[in-house]
Amino acid sequence: ELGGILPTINSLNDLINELHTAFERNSVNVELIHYLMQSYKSNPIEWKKYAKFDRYRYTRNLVDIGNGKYNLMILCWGEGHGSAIHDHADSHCFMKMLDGSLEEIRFAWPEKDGEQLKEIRRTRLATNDVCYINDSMGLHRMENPSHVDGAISLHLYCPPYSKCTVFNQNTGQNSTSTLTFWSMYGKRRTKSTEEIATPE
Ligand SMILES: O=C(O)CCSS
Ligand SMILES: [Fe+2]
Repeated sequence: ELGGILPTINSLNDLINELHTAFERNSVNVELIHYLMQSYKSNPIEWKKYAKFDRYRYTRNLVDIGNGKYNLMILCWGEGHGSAIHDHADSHCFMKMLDGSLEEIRFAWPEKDGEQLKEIRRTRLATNDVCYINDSMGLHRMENPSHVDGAISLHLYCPPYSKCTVFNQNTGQNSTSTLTFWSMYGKRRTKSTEEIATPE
């Protein structure tokens, strides 16, 4: 429900300011957060300092920790990079494409051990598209389908989390994955001091 005056978002800083305001309340208004993420129109000048690619796997670059209420981060996917099939640790996940496109492959939770995961749907996300998921809707993996272009996505997880469950598509077996940042606030973390997703 989107009652009241809706803010206009003219920059990444506007988005962050409006997110801080939106999260001052205790409950998460999913429609409002979705509206704010949708309203921001990607401008590379505003996010290029977070756009750091690794040759071998997608990078997670922290932008803002929302007074502890959420993690906002920019993910950079090289050609053909993809994530594991994963859940969202009982949190909300909002994702917006900033550049290039990603394929979202959604799966149902396995019903019993040893069962192959069933693919529910595939969605191609184009620049500025927003996608929302939480554990009640299923699992997913993201993949950059291009073999020539990178892709960049903006993710908001609330509440923030540093571990999630990853799944093997064929066996349905799962394990815990610890999520780290390749950079924080535009600065590269040296290997030894790599922080986990939510500073304790
Ligand atoms: O946070 C991650 O690394 C998963 C990206 S797809 S929501
Ligand atoms: Fe995800």
